[in-house]
Amino acid sequence: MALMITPNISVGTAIAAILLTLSLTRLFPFLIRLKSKQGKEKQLLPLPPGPHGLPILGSLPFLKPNLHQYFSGLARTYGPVFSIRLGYKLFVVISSPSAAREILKDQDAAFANHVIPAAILFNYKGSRPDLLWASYDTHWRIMRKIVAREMLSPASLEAMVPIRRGEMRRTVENVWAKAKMGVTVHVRDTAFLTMLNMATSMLWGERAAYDCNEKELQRAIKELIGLFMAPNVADFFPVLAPLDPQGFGRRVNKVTEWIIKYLEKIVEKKKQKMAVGERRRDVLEVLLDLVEIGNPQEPFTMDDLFKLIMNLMEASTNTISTVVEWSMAELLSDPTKMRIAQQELDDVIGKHRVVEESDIPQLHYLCAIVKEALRLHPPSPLLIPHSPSSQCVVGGFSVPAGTTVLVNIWKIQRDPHLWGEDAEEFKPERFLATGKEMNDFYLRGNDQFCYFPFGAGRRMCVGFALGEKMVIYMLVSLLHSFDWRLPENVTLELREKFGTVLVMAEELVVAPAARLDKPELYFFYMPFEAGRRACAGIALGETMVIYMLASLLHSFEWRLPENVPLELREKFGTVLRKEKELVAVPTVRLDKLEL
Ligand code: HEM
Repeated sequence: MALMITPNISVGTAIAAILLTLSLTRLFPFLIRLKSKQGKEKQLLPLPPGPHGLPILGSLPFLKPNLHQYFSGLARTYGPVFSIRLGYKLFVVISSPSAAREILKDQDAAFANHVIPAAILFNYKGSRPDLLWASYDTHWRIMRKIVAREMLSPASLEAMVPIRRGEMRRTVENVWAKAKMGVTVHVRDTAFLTMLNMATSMLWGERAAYDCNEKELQRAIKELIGLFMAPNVADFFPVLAPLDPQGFGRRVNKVTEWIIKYLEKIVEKKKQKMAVGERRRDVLEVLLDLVEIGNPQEPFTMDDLFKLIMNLMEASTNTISTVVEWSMAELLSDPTKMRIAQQELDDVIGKHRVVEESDIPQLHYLCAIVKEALRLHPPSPLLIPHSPSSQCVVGGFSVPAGTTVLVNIWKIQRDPHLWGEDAEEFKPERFLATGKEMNDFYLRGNDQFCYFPFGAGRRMCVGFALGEKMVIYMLVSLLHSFDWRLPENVTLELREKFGTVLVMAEELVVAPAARLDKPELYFFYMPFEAGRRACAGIALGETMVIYMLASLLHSFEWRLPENVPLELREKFGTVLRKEKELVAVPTVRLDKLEL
């Protein structure tokens, strides 16, 4: 998740839109009134230092595309708490652990509001914001509690292991098919679709692919998230927001409508099943029950339900896929680290079985790789923008109510004073150095505010346990099952591109080669397949197998012929058979001959 300022803003477009709209509005008197109000607040304590910028536009024309790096440069000039005016909005950027602690721990409640992008705000029109953008209030608490309890509690996550396993095995199988055909794999996209299908399966028990073209849903989610970040003049001149001068609000509306239509079909199907008593206690059922109950203390409507589901799909897919991609890219750039990682997999798991989530605690080096990727390439380098609900003091400076506060974790997590001279290097070993349980370092780092890729405090990522686990699970599954190399004549570039999440500027495309001994390790347990293309004869097939087996076991005792050892070896083919046909000797076991 990230910020909705405009890194790629075209200055010409911005200025043209601003001037055009300025002439249409009564902006100037408003600016003057606001300025004198903020002037009074400033008298108490100085604002943090920062660049002066131009009248009206502030520093907007000077922004650089990689905003996190640009702000890191400004922090070197103006210090770890600096202010910058972008259009008519005041931003304060935090770049030190002590200032981050003031915001996310000491004054956590005051800073617990997120700033809603204008394109999202445009669509609320009286409805309540979703979990991601809600102010720190009762509604936010209710939504967060529902998610934490129904989907992300340790018990729920444990119960959904088979769902995630099935999805991961399906991805491995798809990659295997590509390996056999010599086709390359887009790592970010592959991880995105895996997570999307995991999310929908956890939410309502079905893969996204069964109810629509999963790629269409992926496109819609990506577009929606991209619009949070689009260079929207209305974010810097809030007075323009109701006009939606660049149409971003209307585009958000269109994509949201498309996703809600898709979700409505899912809900309809689910309601029909629930009506005939077919229940599986998945998240959607629980949410529908909450809507039905209509608890006045904890109101939860269909609108809240759709927004919550969208939040969870948006928040999980983009972040996780990005970290999987960065981790893989860092390993490809250093063959020694790749060898150590795969050796750990062979030592802990071997090549005779597949990786399970339960193996993760034994995979110390691989966990360290993911933690290091999250340190160097946090998906939300500036967190989601926070905003104080009242005038606050940070680092001895005044931060007026309503200021947009960005915490530059990208800079903090690369600070040589905290991480040593090699802070810019990808060195997973630093997360093993403590010699304690691997999670200790994370917790310590979080407490000292030198490492917090999931944020901290009340608005800390609600899905961090699932997020971290899924990145590791996807990475280890891909590294255990395949060797990876770059396609011929492709050089690896580790350049970053700031956006809704911090992605690789060049998408990572790699060629896989199977590395496990047995082909059957590339299939997953779903003997009849699921969804629309499921075997049409599931019921008959299963019943006949049971009927035949039961009849044979009921009527006869069975033994192997003399001197014939039993061998359970498999033979791969159109059907996975026993390599040697089973030949057994029956003995009658029923009393009456006529039976
Ligand atoms: C590697 C994976 C992930 C990373 C790095 C990550 C990071 C973050 C960050 C930095 C924030 C904002 C914190 C702040 O405002 O200070 C956040 C918020 C959030 N994340 Fe995650 N996230 C990840 C995965 C997930 C997953 C898997 C889910 C859900 C299934 C999720 C759901 C959310 C939600 C709902 C919020 C908003 C919480 C609120 O405002 O109260 N995230 N995440």
